[in-house]
Amino acid sequence: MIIAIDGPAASGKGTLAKRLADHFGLPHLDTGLLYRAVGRRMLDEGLRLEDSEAAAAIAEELEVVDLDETRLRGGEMGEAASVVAAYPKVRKALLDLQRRFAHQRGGAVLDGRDIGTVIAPGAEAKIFVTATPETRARRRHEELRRRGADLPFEDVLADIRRRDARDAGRADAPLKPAPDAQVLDTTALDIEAAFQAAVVIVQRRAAP
Ligand SMILES: Nc1ncnc2c1ncn2[C@@H]1O[C@H](COP(=O)(O)OP(=O)(O)OP(=O)(O)O)[C@@H](O)[C@H]1O
Ligand SMILES: Nc1ccn([C@@H]2O[C@H](COP(=O)(O)O)[C@@H](O)[C@H]2O)c(=O)n1
Repeated sequence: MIIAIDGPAASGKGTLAKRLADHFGLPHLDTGLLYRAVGRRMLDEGLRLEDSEAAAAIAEELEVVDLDETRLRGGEMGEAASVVAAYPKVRKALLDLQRRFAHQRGGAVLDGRDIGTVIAPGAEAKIFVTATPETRARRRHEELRRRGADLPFEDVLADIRRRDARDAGRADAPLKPAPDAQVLDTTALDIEAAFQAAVVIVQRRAAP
């Protein structure tokens, strides 16, 4: 079974995807880490993020084992990721890797922006997770504060709005719900309630 989880920045995709993967005994891929890894290498190597050819060359070499999550989290990497993610050659270079992951062990949970629309259009279950920008910013702000990064709330909100606009506005694989995705708005749901709602969606979709 393939479960596709999409949604805007800090909507809780990763949290839900991990819990669903544990629950259903499936491997999980946070596809945002792939774009973050490309952005990270561009910055590490002193390359300009506008250099789409260099970004594509880095994407072509990337493997799932290269994804060291601790070095890829954080606002700067999210911003760099969303710049390189708009380049069609970067997306093309990462397509097969994601599809292989989805199918290699008979199924998986993938979370990102284009899983239900492009990477796994035939996924058995598709959930588009969302919440208001203010709610997402409040959760991310609290997460950053716990990790010792005390940014102003307004900066976190601005980052989320900027990334959402870029992700939804690009021509190639824009952020949007697949026509057959179930939208899950978690604005008024805590993590447990969102997880329970997601399990019900998957069970209904996978065994109608
Ligand atoms: N339903 C919820 N209620 C309260 N907090 C939540 C909920 N879902 C997720 N969170 C918290 O919100 C923050 C963002 O969640 P998460 O990292 O899963 O989002 P994401 O969509 O994967 O983010 P990104 O787009 O940056 O990859 C985390 O601190 C998480 O614990
Ligand atoms: N399937 C995906 C996943 C991510 N992106 C881009 O990467 C950025 C970072 O993603 P996070 O989920 O880690 O926040 C994101 O803003 C997108 O630009 C993507 O395009 N497609």
